Amino acid sequence: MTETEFALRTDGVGKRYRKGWALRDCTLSLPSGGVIALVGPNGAGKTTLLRLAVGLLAPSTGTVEVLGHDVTASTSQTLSRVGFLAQDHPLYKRFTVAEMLRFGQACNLRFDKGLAERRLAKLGIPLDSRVGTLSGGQQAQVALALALAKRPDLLVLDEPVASLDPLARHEFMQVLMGAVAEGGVTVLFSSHVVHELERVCDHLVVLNQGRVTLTGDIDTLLGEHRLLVGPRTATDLDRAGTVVQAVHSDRHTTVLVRDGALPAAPGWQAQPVALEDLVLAYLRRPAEPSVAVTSGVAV
Ligand SMILES: Nc1ncnc2c1ncn2[C@@H]1O[C@H](COP(=O)(O)OP(=O)(O)OP(=O)(O)O)[C@@H](O)[C@H]1O
Repeated sequence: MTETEFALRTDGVGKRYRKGWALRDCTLSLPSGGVIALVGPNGAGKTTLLRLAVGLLAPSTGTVEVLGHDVTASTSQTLSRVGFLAQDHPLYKRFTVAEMLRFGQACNLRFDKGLAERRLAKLGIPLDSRVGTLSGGQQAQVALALALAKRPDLLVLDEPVASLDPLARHEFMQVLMGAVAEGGVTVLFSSHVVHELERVCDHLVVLNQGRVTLTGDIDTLLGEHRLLVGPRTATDLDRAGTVVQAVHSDRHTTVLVRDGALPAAPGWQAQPVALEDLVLAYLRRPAEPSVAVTSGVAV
């Protein structure tokens, strides 16, 4: 891949606030042209990473490249190609939707007001409504229409659906995926919601306690990981590759492995792993690098 085929690259990135490190040793290469999910629990460092990606924060260590350019040295021209939707969709509540669109147009060189108007008309959101009188789901849609009207090459969204009910969440993701399908925009979004990721994402980053514990193309990651199920007493897991997680019941052991072959002992079966289970297994692991990767049998 050439430089510009990566929407975002980070190399050894760390961010230290006064209280301590929010992000440590973060090295990522995220490809252009798809949907990337950034997943992690509260306080994992997701917002910090996204704010570094859009140039709102400077790294304490390492480098951040967005659309092939070092973000700390980026010109307004590069940053105008990046859209950012912060948590809670900040909008001026007293403005009408039309006024919000005029404001967006005044602030952005490449703003396509007609595109935003068409999107909102499709969703039945009146332009003369005051933003504060709209439902949470409608406000999220207005914020998304504004962000998309900027016609960004990279759109970064910080937990865009966290405050929405399941229906509004579904509608929001549908509009977002529609925009991706129309082409040209790479989407990077953070989320706590893991069960819908497989349907909407191409690439995954799992962040835990400020460290990247898993990253890659989702189909590749699912192909590399397997669940091995066998008798509880078995100890012969030498061929099992990297053990991500082992769960024991009275009679059985279930082991999630990466790049592992079936143990030679009788009674073992391999099963595919669902994306949600894969993510949860990585979130349950300690994030310290010294214990993050264990080869052989986990106890
Ligand atoms: N401006 C700040 N000043 C000091 N500490 C901060 C600041 N912003 C974040 N932190 C700390 O950095 C760590 C990571 O926070 P961050 O908001 O990036 O995590 P997050 O994964 O987005 O969390 P959440 O899901 O709760 O939004 C937390 O311990 C947080 O308290």
